[in-house]
Amino acid sequence: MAKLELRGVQKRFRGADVLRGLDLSVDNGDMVCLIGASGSGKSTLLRCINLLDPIDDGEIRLDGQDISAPELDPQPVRQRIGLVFQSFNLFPHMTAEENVMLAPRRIKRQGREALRPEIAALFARFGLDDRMGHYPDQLSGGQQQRVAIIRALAMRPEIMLFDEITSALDPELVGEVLDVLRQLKSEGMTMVMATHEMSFAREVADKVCFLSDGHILEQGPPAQLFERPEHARTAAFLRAVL
Ligand SMILES: Nc1ncnc2c1ncn2[C@@H]1O[C@H](COP(=O)(O)OP(=O)(O)OP(=O)(O)O)[C@@H](O)[C@H]1O
Repeated sequence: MAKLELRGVQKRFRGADVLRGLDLSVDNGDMVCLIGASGSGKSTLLRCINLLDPIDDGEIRLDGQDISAPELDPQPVRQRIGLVFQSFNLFPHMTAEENVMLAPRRIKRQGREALRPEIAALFARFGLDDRMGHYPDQLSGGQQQRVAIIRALAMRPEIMLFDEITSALDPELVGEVLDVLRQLKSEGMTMVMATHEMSFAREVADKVCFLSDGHILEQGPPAQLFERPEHARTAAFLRAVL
């Protein structure tokens, strides 16, 4: 578990400003939900935190360490930060268990047999112990997404990032994936999630962050942002996003 701090984070793509100086703190064990229209910069922000894209200015600190420093090797830092995408990206020719084992085996050089108990415990923790030997096309979309989350957890990340992970799912499968996030929250995982699931954000998030055109328009506890009638700006923002 870890604390994440962004200060003045800027990102440009070919001269176009996509993140325009973002300040954001995510406390240890907190869940922060990023909400914004398509193109507002949610995915870019998550990719920058995960060091998939280098930032152009500002800094990103993980437990006080500046992980955005250009001289830093991103690979070991990236292992501390799990990222789950909308598309599950499981390898179709591998079972769920093999998909989950792949990164620890390759990157952490752990052996299959040594890994097995820990991986089995992860599948059991999220109610998928009877699906470990299944191939992705034998699993529902919700189950595949839960396997993708387990795959990220197998690297024992200190913080988890989620990019619209329920957007590609049939509505009846969204709940089981959100339940995994509720469980992680109760276990103290630090999380940042781009989402359109407003009721989930309202219920579970410690902080909601409204992104608009690379700016943070508002941020704060959901009770403050969603419920207070004086937040007319919030109402206008949500009307535009939803
Ligand atoms: N690799 C890239 N090269 C050039 N422009 C990019 C790149 N990635 C993102 N952008 C641009 O940055 C802006 C923000 O995109 P981003 O995907 O972060 O938004 P988003 O809020 O996640 O949107 P969505 O909800 O549609 O995923 C968009 O204008 C997009 O075209």
